[in-house]
Amino acid sequence: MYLYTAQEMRDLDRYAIEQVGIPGSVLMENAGRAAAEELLRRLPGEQSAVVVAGSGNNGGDGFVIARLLSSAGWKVTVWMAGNEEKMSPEARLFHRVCSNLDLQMERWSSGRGEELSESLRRADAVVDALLGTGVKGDLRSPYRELVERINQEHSGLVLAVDVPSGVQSDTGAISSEAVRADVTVTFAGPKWCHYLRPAAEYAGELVIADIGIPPAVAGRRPAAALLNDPAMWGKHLSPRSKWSHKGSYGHLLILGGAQGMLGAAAMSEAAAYRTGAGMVTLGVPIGQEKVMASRVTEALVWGWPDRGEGGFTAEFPPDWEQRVKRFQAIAVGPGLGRFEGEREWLQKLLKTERPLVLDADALNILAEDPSVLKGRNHPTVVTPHPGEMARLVGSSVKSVEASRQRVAREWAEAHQVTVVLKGTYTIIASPDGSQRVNTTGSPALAKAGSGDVLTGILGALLVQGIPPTDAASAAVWLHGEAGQLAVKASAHSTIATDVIARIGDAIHQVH
Ligand SMILES: NC(=O)C1=CN([C@@H]2O[C@H](COP(=O)(O)OP(=O)(O)OC[C@H]3O[C@@H](n4cnc5c(N)ncnc54)[C@H](O)[C@@H]3O)[C@@H](O)[C@H]2O)[C@H](O)CC1
Ligand SMILES: [K+]
Repeated sequence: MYLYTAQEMRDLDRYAIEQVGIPGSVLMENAGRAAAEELLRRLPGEQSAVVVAGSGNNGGDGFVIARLLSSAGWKVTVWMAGNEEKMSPEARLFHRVCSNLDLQMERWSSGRGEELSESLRRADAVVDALLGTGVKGDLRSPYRELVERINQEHSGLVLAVDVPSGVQSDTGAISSEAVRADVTVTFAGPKWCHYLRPAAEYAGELVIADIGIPPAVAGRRPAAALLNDPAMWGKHLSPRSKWSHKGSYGHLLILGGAQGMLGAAAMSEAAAYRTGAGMVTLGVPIGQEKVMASRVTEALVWGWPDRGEGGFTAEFPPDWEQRVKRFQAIAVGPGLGRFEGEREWLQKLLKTERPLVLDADALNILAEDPSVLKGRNHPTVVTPHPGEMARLVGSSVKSVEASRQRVAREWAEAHQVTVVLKGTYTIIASPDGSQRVNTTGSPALAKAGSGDVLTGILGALLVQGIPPTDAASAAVWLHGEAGQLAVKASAHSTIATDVIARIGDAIHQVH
């Protein structure tokens, strides 16, 4: 399913109306009906609602909702704001219908604050149809006051039409105030703000409603971003062939597991095997070799030059050039640590003609000089959390989080890598500028070891020959799904090894 910017949605809307010939009023009727049905489902029986409608098409949807709720026996009051003169023909049409049906229509003016508040306090539900994707800039008067009154005075159910009024559709930013909704019904496809903070926290539960734009029509005006879905990459995870052997599923090299961080590499290794890698070799500083070998069961352990305290050095093993050919991908970072000569070390690694996953300290090393990626012409996937992303772009976590979508896309394009920007709703950005947003996951994953598990899953998918964007999308989805499945009584107690144990069940959901 596409994930839209406001402009992409407008383009599709216009295309559906002007080129395909679906009347705009039909789309508006369908949108309003979907939202009204959601309310009727949630609040059975005869209820009361206040519909706060702006003068754009979001308000037009509000008029449809008002009419349908009234037909269902609800007591409905519409409060209108904005410039009526500017209404689109569709919004005007449904406004007229409401007037003709003698619905209670009130026009907002600054002296009527107490009346509106009273109305909001009495209603069982409020429909926020003030502003949708057409919002531009800070909330202007009187919308700000209306939004504040909805938030302060109403204690029942708040349904936002398309987006909570006051949020910026493309960035998820809120400049002054936004409606705090319990449920948001969005039309034709989700918008970026539904997955970006702070807006996503204001939207409540998200319902995506079909408003009658056929999928084939949507496909002719595709958005640049998609919601991550197994339908895109599930084909790569088909059941294993009866005639296969371990060599059929690739050999992953994981570099990490330095002193004090052995567990990180071991978890990546376990996750990689659980995701179907044929073989995994752990490359660890030689001082760690014995203890690692006694800890893991299925993996091969390869001792790397050690500075004497279980840490990597700038050197590579003497047989590196021959041995590297055996691996189909390399994951670098889980428990890697920092060390002298690390930049040259990473630079040499980037020369290998194998797909690479860079995580954790590999990203911190890369952040010193991301230009070392120049000239690399094999797939590279970086998996930063917001802190690592901030170091990569040389800014703060706050500014990364305020523009996750743009930061991930620009960095992926500029450095020709796949960026997996982690977080609730991880973003997968490809070198070609396209993006996918993941919706599986659980707060259980907010714990040490989660990133190592993701790296192992991703490495395993790459060694099985899955192209980088699909591998990253599948890895993030499986990781989130396994995280959800791993929660037993409480997400508090779920640990990374529990997540590893559920990777198989997550894969099973895809088959
Ligand atoms: N997706 C679809 O195909 C359909 C969507 N529908 C609904 O239409 C809105 C978008 O409608 P649009 O008329 O473009 O914009 P809005 O109603 O969101 O707002 C325009 C309105 O608001 C004023 N305004 C803009 N910015 C501000 C501000 N910062 N402060 C105050 N006022 C502002 C502006 O002057 C205009 O008057 C979409 O969200 C859906 O709900 C269709 O109904 C069905 C098809
Ligand atoms: K709205």
